[in-house]
Amino acid sequence: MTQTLTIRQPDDWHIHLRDNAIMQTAVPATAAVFARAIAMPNLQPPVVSAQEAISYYQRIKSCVPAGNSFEPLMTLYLTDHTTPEMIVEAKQAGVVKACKLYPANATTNSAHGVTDLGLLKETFATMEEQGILLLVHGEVTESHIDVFDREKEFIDRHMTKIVADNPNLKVVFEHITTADAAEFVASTSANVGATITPQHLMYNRNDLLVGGVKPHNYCLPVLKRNTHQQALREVVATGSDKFFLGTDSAPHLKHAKESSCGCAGCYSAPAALELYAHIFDDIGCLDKLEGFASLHGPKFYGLPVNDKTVTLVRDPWQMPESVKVGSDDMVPFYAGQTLNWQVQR
Ligand SMILES: NC(=O)N[C@@H](CC(=O)O)C(=O)O
Ligand SMILES: [Zn+2]
Ligand SMILES: [Zn+2]
Repeated sequence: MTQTLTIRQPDDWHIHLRDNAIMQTAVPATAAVFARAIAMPNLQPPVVSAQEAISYYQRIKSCVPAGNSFEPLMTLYLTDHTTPEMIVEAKQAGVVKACKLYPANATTNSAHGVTDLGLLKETFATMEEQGILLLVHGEVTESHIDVFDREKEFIDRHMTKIVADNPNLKVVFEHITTADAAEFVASTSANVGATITPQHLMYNRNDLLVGGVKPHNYCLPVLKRNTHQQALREVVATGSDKFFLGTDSAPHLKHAKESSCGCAGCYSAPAALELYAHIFDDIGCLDKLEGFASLHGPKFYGLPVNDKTVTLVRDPWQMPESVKVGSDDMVPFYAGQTLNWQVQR
């Protein structure tokens, strides 16, 4: 049995670092292990311009512990009003790597999201020219579409068209949850990749709904049936470089999760790499962890891989039940449960 595993330092290609008090907790948690992270723009109000992205970049940087060289990679939140000029400005800002497409009202803080993809034709063309990636929350939002079918429906109705209409645009299908999405990405051009979260590899909808509702396993896109979970586990085990690490760590205060209308999002940052190591070990593909966590993402984004390494040790430990945020608490993903791997710190 492997006892230690040294890999190149990983990056997190999809994370919510939030703002204010939560940011002060979330940024050090990620910076402790990851070199870079794609910071999602769904603040209130969202990060829609280069200027706002630069300002958010500086707020994140101010939370990075001294001596740590963690770099947030910034994203703009696409709205119906994102113009080609705004994309050029974002490129010139230097810190912006991608734009995030939230279909209006698909998820947390997405009320300003895009209502009609046709409005963004020129904007996508400019992103393609400027080498700004398109990151997609791929779910339709129509109320008559079943929540478990929203990702597949998005592929059929929108993703296929986005990819066909913009063949040179790099597109990341974020936090994929279905066999359909895994197949779509695997069988589409090299310009289409995907991130996969720990929760969608580890769990299926039984872990959300059987034996009482588990609010801390509730995220969007919602956990699917076990055949979909299995398909995601199989796709990471292939070692395909189209799939890479994106935790979608999405912190919410405990009272907002444990509520009659609980927020979507799993706060996995306190043990993100350990969670993936635990899962890859369970699947029997620890040899594929470095590619997934540290190599495929930089390759897809056209960025260098990190110079440093991190070492994981097989040494079981228990995830704390809660994390303090000022006078509030957050419940981390996998709270109170045992993880088999630890990062040597
Ligand atoms: N994944 C989630 O369940 N929540 C995310 C939003 C998102 O990534 O869709 C959040 O910002 O809370
Ligand atoms: Zn999302
Ligand atoms: Zn997210």
